[in-house]
Amino acid sequence: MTTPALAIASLTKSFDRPVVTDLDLTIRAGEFYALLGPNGAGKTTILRMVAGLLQPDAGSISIFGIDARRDPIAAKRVTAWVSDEPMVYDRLTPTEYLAFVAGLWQVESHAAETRANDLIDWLGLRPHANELCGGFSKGMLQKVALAGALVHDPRLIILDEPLTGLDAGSARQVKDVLLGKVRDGVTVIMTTHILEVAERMAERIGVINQGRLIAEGTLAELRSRIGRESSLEDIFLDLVSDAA
Ligand SMILES: Nc1ncnc2c1ncn2[C@@H]1O[C@H](COP(=O)(O)OP(=O)(O)OP(=O)(O)O)[C@@H](O)[C@H]1O
Repeated sequence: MTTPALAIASLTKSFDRPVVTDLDLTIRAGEFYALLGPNGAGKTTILRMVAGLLQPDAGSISIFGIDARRDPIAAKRVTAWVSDEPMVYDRLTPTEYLAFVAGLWQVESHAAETRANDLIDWLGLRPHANELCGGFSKGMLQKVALAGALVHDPRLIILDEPLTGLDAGSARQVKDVLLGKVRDGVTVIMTTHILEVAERMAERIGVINQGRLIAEGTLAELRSRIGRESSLEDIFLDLVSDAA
């Protein structure tokens, strides 16, 4: 069996109460995986632990076979993390920001420039490529942050609600970039509350409720679990209410 892109085992995290409980989750290399769940289910907490931003209480996280808790830098080198709160420097233009981030990752300058130019074009940022990010709307900042996360050519892209607040055109650009990456063999895992996005884009869907994985599979597999022809919305509400 090929090494999975992400293998989580017995992952556990509490704040003032348990938030992630004994979670096992495996994402295959090259897969597009959507993580769904009600507000407060623990999705962001899971992804922040995978991205190395939050220390788990227990459990293991392996990214392409790299133990992310033991060797976080090696894990981060192959991973992109795109938060739902984009952080981009106001006083840089997208071109400067991408060159800066590529420099942090020590990407060779010619490759960095080519990738930055591609991302700027794919995400429709060309007309603003040399304007200061400080004047950008939240949606534009989200796209710059996404470009920044992809400039080191990661093999695993982790996104928290990447489409929230984007207009239809920008959402299409982001979706096209992600689908293009998956076609190139990159693995994508993202949370979303837009069930139609999960339905259309994801190969497999995982449903988290109260810090546990309560269901997982292709849309057809999830449908067969509730035994009737249903939309993902029906399935989701059914699963979450069953588990409540
Ligand atoms: N740093 C923190 N300190 C204390 N509690 C936290 C912290 N981060 C998250 N939580 C709590 O953990 C729970 C899960 O939060 P999380 O953000 O992971 O959920 P989510 O599934 O991403 O929700 P949403 O869909 O609303 O974004 C919530 O009750 C939240 O208040």
